[in-house]
This record gives sequence, structure tokens and C-alpha cells, in this order.
Amino acid sequence: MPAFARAPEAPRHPDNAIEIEGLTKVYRPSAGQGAKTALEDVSLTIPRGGFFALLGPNGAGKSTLINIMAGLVLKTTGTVRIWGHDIDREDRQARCAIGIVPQELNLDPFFTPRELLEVQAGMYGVPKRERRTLEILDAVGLADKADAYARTLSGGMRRRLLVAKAMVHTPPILVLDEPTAGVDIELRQQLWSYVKDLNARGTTILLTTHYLEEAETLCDRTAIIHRGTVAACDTTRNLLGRLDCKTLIVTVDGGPLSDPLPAPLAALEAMVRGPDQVEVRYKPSETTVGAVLDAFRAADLDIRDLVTEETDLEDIFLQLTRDGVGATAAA
Ligand SMILES: Nc1ncnc2c1ncn2[C@@H]1O[C@H](COP(=O)(O)OP(=O)(O)OP(=O)(O)O)[C@@H](O)[C@H]1O
Repeated sequence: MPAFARAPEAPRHPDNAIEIEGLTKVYRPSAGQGAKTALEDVSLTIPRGGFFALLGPNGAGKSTLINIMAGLVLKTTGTVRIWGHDIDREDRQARCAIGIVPQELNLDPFFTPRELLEVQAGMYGVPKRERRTLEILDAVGLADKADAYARTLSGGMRRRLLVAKAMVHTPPILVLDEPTAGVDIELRQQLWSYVKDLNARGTTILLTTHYLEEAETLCDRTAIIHRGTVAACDTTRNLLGRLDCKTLIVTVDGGPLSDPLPAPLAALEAMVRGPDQVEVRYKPSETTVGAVLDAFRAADLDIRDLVTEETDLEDIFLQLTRDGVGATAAA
């Protein structure tokens, strides 16, 4: 098994991989711009071994949060503990516990993947005999490119090289900041299979992505950041269950349907969707599917087919990040 896919050897096993309490970041005024509050009283807990999604519209504060964890941006107030290490008091240990795959493909074009990983391992003080450069490159499918200049690698290869670089010191936490932006579907799936494998072997994953589907299928917990605050933080399943709205598309026999619809359906605010199709939106907290179907019977309509449209993370995201909504944190 390659070192890359091995469960990380952490000195301790805290319950939570990351603990953030009351984190605020105010950027100082500069170049005619006033002070900017990028994060305001953010509290988040990321359990050890989890696969955690951090979602938010552009400018929500995700990069600021990640850069504070990486030691690249200084926080204004609050505490951040990474693998139990406070970033103020144990910054070296905190930094060693985390590997960050940045958004930008910022690789030195004149280095080869082998050289890049060796330099990175040196920076983290990994002794030469403990380095597993080729094993890691193999795990990300780049062993045959070990000695090619980084500038000759495709975008997807560079992205995988960044993942490899973040893993040279075998951190127990891997943070991926928009890792699949601009990566084609095949490589994206390849990347996810590595990352899922890492997670299955114990690495905690924190992912920011614009692809809500990725968060929905990969992540067990999701936090939504909006204007520097936590708008929601819950298991992805609970978040999906939170939107109190379901849609039924019902096809009936013997159309075309009358418009307006018969009274029992009009009472449900059902809408005609086609010559023989009706759409009914209802709140599961107030109405049951049975009551909806009863309305069709009461209207003397025979149901031929019935489809439910499920709520997805995008619906939740849009609801929480719409202006004026979402400030009610459930973190
Ligand atoms: N160095 C800086 N100086 C001043 N303001 C900044 C600085 N960096 C970020 N900001 C501001 O802080 C806010 C949060 O930015 P941040 O980059 O953290 O958001 P983001 O959620 O990562 O967005 P994106 O998805 O576009 O990367 C934005 O309003 C941004 O303009």
C-alpha cells in the first residue's frame, strides 16, 4: 500500500480534527478601501475522520478561514485548534497536522514533481530516509511524470501534484480549496477516488467547492458560510431534510385537464404542468402525500404516474444565502 494512502500517524487522537471558536477577521483598510470584516464570530467543529464541506458564495470568507488555518492570514480574535493544537501557542504542531491544497495551481514550473515533493518534505523536516516521494507520486498517478518539468503537466496533473505536495508530511487533516475547478470529469473522479480512499483510512477531509453535487455525494457534514458567518452547519442529510418543501408531479388519465383545476386541487394550489400533468408543492410538516392523492380522487382524476422531485443541496444553499435569509445559524 502506498504511504499516501496509509492512515496518518498522529501523535494524539482528539475527538475533533478542527475546533474554531468565535473567529473574527477584519482586514485593515488599504488603498482607499475601508476595513473589511471577512469572518464574524465563526464557530465550527470538524470531527476527526469526517468528510466536511465548506460551502459559500464568492466572497463569503472561505479562503480567509482556510488561510488562517494554514498560518497565512492572521486572525483578529477567536481561537482555532488544529488536531488539538492552538494555532497561537503551538503553531508549528498545528501546521504539521494539516495539508492544504490551494485553489491556485501555484507550482514552480522549473521543478519536477520529484524535486517539488523533496523540497516540500525538507520544509516540513521529514528526514530523507522517511520520505516516500515516489510512493506518493504513484498514488496520485504521476510516477511516470516524476522527472518531467511541472510546466509540461496538464491542469489535472498539476492539481494532483498539489494533492501529493500537501501529503508529504502525512498530515491527519487534508484541506482542499476548490480542488476540481477546471478539472475534467474523468480526472475529477480520479481525484475523488484518492481522496475518498484517504478518508476511508482515517484522514479528515475539509473541502470547499462550488459543485454542490460534490458536497452532497461526498461529505457527511456541511457548513454554509454566508457573509462571514455560519448560516448552517449540520450533517448533509439533516440539511437536505431541513427544507420543508416537496414537489409531486402527477400524470392523470383522460386529459386534457381543465384550467382552472377542480376545486380539491385548486385548494392545494396545484398547477397545470402539461395537458395531463399537475404539479403539487406541499409542506411535509403540514400535508401528507396521502392527502394530496385524496385530492386527486376527490377531483375524479385517475392517477397514471407519479414522480417526486427531491430537494437538493442547491435548494438549501439558495434558501440560506438569499438576501435577508440564513442568518439563523444552526451550528
Ligand atoms: N487581503 C484582503 N484585504 C482586504 N479584504 C480582503 C482580503 N482578502 C479577502 N478580502 C475580502 O474578504 C471577504 C472574504 O473573502 P474570501 O476570499 O475569504 O472569500 P471566499 O469565500 O474564499 O471567496 P471565493 O470563493 O471567491 O474565493 C471578501 O469580501 C474579500 O473581498
